[in-house]
Amino acid sequence: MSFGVMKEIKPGEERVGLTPAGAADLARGGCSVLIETGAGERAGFADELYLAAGADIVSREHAWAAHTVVKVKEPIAAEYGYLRDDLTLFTYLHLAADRPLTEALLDAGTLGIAYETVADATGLPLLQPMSEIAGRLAAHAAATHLMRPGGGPGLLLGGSPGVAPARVVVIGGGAVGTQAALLALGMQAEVTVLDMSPARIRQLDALLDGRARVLMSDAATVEAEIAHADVVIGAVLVPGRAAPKVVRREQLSLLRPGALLIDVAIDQGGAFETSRATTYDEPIFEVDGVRHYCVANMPGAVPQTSTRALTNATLPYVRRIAQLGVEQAIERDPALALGVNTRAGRIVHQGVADAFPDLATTAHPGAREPVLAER
Ligand SMILES: NC(=O)C1=CN([C@@H]2O[C@H](COP(=O)(O)OP(=O)(O)OC[C@H]3O[C@@H](n4cnc5c(N)ncnc54)[C@H](O)[C@@H]3O)[C@@H](O)[C@H]2O)C=CC1
Ligand SMILES: CC(=O)C(=O)O
Ligand SMILES: [Mg+2]
Repeated sequence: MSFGVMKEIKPGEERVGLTPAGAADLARGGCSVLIETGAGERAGFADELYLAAGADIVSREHAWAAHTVVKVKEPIAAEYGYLRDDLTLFTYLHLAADRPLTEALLDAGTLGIAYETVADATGLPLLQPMSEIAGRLAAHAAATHLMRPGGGPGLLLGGSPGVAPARVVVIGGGAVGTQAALLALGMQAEVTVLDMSPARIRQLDALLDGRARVLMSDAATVEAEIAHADVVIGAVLVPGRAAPKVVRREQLSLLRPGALLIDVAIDQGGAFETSRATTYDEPIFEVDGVRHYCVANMPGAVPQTSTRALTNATLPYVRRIAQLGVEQAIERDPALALGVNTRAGRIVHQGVADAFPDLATTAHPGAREPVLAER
């Protein structure tokens, strides 16, 4: 079986889908590992390291021709032409927020397995490591963009002795929200975390141990909290689905002058009504005078850290695909099965089907299996 890994071409994306250690693991198992020239360079992995691991260094086309492609980011439009019906694509997909990609995968008949919907008893094992990193980066972004050189009002996140710190409100206290809160607290900000899961509220309350306010999220509480915030971090998730909107456009007028919205949940469409995805090239835009930071691939900025964390999480699944073949791997592993979003021209994830009901019930060229609605 062959595995292809290409250089990521999404702006600001410097991670790579597999470390040399991961490549060595697959090569030892008898797989052919096809790495595009220079794919890992920006993550600190030169081609020589992959060669020493037993991989081949190949052209982009050759890497995409593998049985299974192991990527980081969802294919962007320039990559849609590589999709085909005998390809297994294992990567972040975020389809509920990406109709063009959903259509491209359906039209090509590609088996699309999304990292972010792989789910086991512990949660979302392939989303969690990048969420942890994005959460920490959200605190960095808050600190940077509250400063004048970062376009902010000129606040130091942690204040100073005798001067109040900035107020950070985190909506959604999962992997992203927890790490954002912990790092903001580490920088001595005043932090409030909101979540709507009673169980999660109790865990956060115990973890944060009085250092942050932990509140049940409802529309009135969100409105009251954002009115006093210098930074609002959107970190909600309902797995596989379009993100719930927790701040509406008319509420922007409640915010303090200079307040910053950081929408980490933008990859699922965003937690704020006014969000749209940005990249590191131009991370911030304004709506009604309020700055929005909406980088959809935040961990791409720290590729040395995040590539290792990603392969640590994905390798057991990639190895299983290598050992069993993708069909058997999906059949035997319910966690991996939950990652399957598109297959043979059909949507097979309910969250994506609900986002695009017309696509979920329409026959596509590569279709060979019953649609969800027929099951
Ligand atoms: N922009 C980027 O670079 C990155 C974005 N993400 C995204 O960040 C988002 C959050 O991911 P995780 O923290 O891993 O998810 P998670 O599942 O660990 O946490 C989400 C939390 O949101 C809560 N929640 C759901 N609906 C809510 C609502 N209406 N109000 C308040 N709380 C609500 C849940 O109870 C849960 O505790 C996802 O969309 C994920 O894809 C993750 C990594 C990188
Ligand atoms: C989770 C995700 O989309 C990312 O790490 O870029
Ligand atoms: Mg996308």
